[in-house]
Amino acid sequence: MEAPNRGRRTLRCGNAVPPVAQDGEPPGPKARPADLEPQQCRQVKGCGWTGGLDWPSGVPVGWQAFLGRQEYSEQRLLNSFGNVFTFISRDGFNKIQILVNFLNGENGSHYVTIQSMVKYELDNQLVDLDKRGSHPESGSRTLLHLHRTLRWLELFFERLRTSTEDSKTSVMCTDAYIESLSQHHPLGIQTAVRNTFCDLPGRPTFFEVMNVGGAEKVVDMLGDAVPMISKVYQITEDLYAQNNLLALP
Ligand SMILES: CCCCCCCC/C=C\CCCCCCCC(=O)N[C@@H](COP(=O)(O)O)[C@H](O)/C=C/CCCCCCCCCCCCC
Repeated sequence: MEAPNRGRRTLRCGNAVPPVAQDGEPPGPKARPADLEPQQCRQVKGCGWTGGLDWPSGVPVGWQAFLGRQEYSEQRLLNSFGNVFTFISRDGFNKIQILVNFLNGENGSHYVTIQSMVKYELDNQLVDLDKRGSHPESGSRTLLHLHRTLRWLELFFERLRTSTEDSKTSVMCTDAYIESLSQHHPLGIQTAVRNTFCDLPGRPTFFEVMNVGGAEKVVDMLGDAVPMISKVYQITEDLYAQNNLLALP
């Protein structure tokens, strides 16, 4: 279960970055198209997010589709929105890398599914449950952060799917953030993240960067993706709730 919504507010871009212009296009560098290849879109749609939770071959691939592979930094979708997104994508990379390292490590067989990972780490006291201690980067804790981000993504995509031409991506993104992930972030991070969202391009450019096709195709793609994201989110949420892992430090 998510924490109760604390102070849902309308977007106020901070002073640190210029405000989004009237037409929805922020000042500064334009996003480049074609950062999310059709193949990657298929991965996002079908990246194992079907309930099987074979996450090493699914979830990290899905996240990589958004983030681009680390070695090709110029291809990162987020970076196409400007360098200010680097601090967000870096954290995403680091967390995916932690999971991939577990999978490739000597105990990798325990990390093949989310369920087996949670069981293995709990059975072997490999998770810091109450306060940060000797396992600050357990698989369970790392995945929890990506899981919370998935909720943001679900909310953002649903807003994007039902948006109109004059909707602002920065507002949709921020509202989704306030409703989900922000509740787990300290104030300093919240401010930085919200300021960063002000740099997002307007809806037309954003759709172009997604490289799915016209607006209708984007809406179709999102219509397929959102239920899959919801399903994976719910399965993970239930597993973590059953094991009292939703508030890991
Ligand atoms: C085609 C559609 C475009 C949308 C694609 C968006 C894909 C988003 C992909 C990756 C996001 C990066 C994942 C970030 C994970 C954040 C986990 C987290 O909460 N980490 C915090 C705790 O870390 P520890 O240090 O304690 O281990 C950390 O403090 C937070 C850092 C800042 C992260 C802010 C996350 C904001 C999430 C939304 C990113 C979306 C970017 C907007 C693009 C439209």
